[in-house]
Amino acid sequence: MQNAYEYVSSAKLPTRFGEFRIHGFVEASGQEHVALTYGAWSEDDTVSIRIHSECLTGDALFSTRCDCGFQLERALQNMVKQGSGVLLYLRQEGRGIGLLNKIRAYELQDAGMDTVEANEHLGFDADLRDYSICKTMLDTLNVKHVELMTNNPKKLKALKNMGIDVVARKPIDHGITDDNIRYITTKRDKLGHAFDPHLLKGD
Ligand SMILES: Nc1nc2c(ncn2[C@@H]2O[C@H](COP(=O)(O)OP(=O)(O)OP(=O)(O)O)[C@@H](O)[C@H]2O)c(=O)[nH]1
Ligand SMILES: [Zn+2]
Repeated sequence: MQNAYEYVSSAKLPTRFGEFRIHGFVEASGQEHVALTYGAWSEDDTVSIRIHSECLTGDALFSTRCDCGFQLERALQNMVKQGSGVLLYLRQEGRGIGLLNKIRAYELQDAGMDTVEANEHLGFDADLRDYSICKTMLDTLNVKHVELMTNNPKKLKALKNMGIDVVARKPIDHGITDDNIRYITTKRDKLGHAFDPHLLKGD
């Protein structure tokens, strides 16, 4: 059977933080994803990784409604500081509902709903993401053992279920602001995310 996900090509990617490499992958559906790598490792090493879902508003447009942009920046900085690491950048905007539905959800949040209620009001589950492409990406990049930068228990579970050895979780609590404190506490209370309680002072 043909693999549903394929590696396409790699190139240098100099950034504000250091020189990474970018690797392109495509799903049978045509959906494109990228991985960024920094440094080198062998199959037995534990590699520090971040699985990051696309957030155009936070990652590219400087939004402080969520913590995405802050986390993305911190993850890349951590990799450079540690000398190696992998970012899997997955094109599943808005936890899988897409950009324009996320904006619809934001409008409902402006009227008082929380992030989960807004998704459900639009007829979506709170989180529609699928992490199965991560296996192809990590196999291609020769990564078998990982330390995962996340607060999201679903990502840890998904990696373990696909046979990746998750050696540790590294919390990524960067970017909590007055603009996103409600979003963060909803992630903790309704989606089970782990946050260091002393960081949630606005609670
Ligand atoms: N539907 C919806 N999606 C949102 C909202 N705010 C942010 N997002 C999306 O949530 C996703 C956040 O993904 P990640 O950065 O991978 O992080 P996470 O699942 O919060 O978990 P961490 O690994 O702990 O950061 C992105 O796809 C954002 O576009 C919102 O209010 N509604
Ligand atoms: Zn975001």
